[in-house]
Amino acid sequence: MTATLLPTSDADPFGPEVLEDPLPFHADLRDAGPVVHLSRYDVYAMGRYEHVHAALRDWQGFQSGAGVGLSNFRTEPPWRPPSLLLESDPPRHDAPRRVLAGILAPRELRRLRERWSAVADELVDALLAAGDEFDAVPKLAEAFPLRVFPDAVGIPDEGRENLLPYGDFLFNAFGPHNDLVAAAAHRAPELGAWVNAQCARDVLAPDGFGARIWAAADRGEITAEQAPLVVRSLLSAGVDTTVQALATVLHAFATHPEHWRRLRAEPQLARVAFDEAIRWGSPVQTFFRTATTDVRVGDAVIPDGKKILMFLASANHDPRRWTDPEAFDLSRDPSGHLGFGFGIHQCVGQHVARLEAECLLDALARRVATIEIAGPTRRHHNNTMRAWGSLPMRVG
Ligand code: HEM
Ligand SMILES: O=C(O)c1ccc(-n2ccnc2)cc1
Repeated sequence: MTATLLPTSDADPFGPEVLEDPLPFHADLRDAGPVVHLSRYDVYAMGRYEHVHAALRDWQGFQSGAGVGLSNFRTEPPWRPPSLLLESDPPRHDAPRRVLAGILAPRELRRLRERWSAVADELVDALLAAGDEFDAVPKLAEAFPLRVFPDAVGIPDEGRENLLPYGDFLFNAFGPHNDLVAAAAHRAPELGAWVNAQCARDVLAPDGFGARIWAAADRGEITAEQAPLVVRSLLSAGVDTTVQALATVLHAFATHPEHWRRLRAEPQLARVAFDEAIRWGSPVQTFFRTATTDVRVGDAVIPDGKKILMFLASANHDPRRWTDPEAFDLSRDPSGHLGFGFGIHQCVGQHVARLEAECLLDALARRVATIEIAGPTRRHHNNTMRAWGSLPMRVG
């Protein structure tokens, strides 16, 4: 069998053209083969559902412990102590994961539903009282998570405005050191110091997620040294992701009026609509892995130590897996989408995200008959997130 040359591309998936509209690049990537060598960064890209899914499953062959960004922790010091969940392999990954999965389990979140629903109602009432046109990014997608999540973690009020810039920097830092990273690098030390300070036991409210992480340390499920890092994971992961997921689902409904009408008639559709929006928009677009041996994919071989760039968003639009993938379709069954990852690192916060989405969509659907885009929308570029900067919206 002749060894087929690995397809190669000098495209820049972190450049402004692809960040503005990644879909053409994703289509070219899927068409080129199971794996494409991106010469600009010397990494191996996967865009098809079958291979991204297989790589996410195979945590031994495709490790997270050398970092899930472009930087390879085997050769470069990480900019902050690695995450005990996202940037760890078993066995180090296991106990922190078990602890956080327990604290963020659906049954544990039930106690928050009533409060989060009341906050969503209050937020939407106040917004509609001010008029029927607004920018949904600051007024809904950002405002709601910032109203409910920091309180749920139990951090003090002071400095919460640091959460979004910290998350934006963090998600940019998974990519190359391009202009997006350079523009915010000067703030990283102060943002990192503030986030770390919120993880200390004595600043956390007694009944929040943070205190429950420290209680797990008291029970010996994790060590006292690990506890602050697990709290840091919540503060790193818990805001920007849901902000952009909510913006994505609001944009989906504002551009599909027939689906908004259907949601109002069948409110229980909010849950599946959120997952379909995550598949359709994939707010978290990519993550890296590192090959732990010479690993074979299709008839290509990825050399040990090389970085693999998994395009979750491309896999979520792969016509080999999805019918009419570019359609936002409430009748589709979106289960199996890779927008929350898959396997041992699959998003442990997905139930938090779903509860936020249900509360906000429910509050809005009960009050407005129509939502539509009321002006030019603007993307916010980030190396990892597909984000909205502005969504002018009119409700009726
Ligand atoms: C809709 C919003 C969200 C999306 C699209 C999302 C997406 C993802 C993805 C794709 C992964 C897999 C990473 C990998 O395989 O390397 C992941 C992991 C993770 N997510 Fe999320 N996430 C969201 C919200 C959240 C929230 C709200 C939290 C915390 C409350 C959170 C906490 C985590 C953590 C801690 C991990 C690492 C899990 C592990 O490594 O075991 N995420 N998320
Ligand atoms: O442990 C951390 O620092 C960390 C963990 C998870 C994420 N993440 C990404 C998507 N959903 C969550 C980000 C940071």
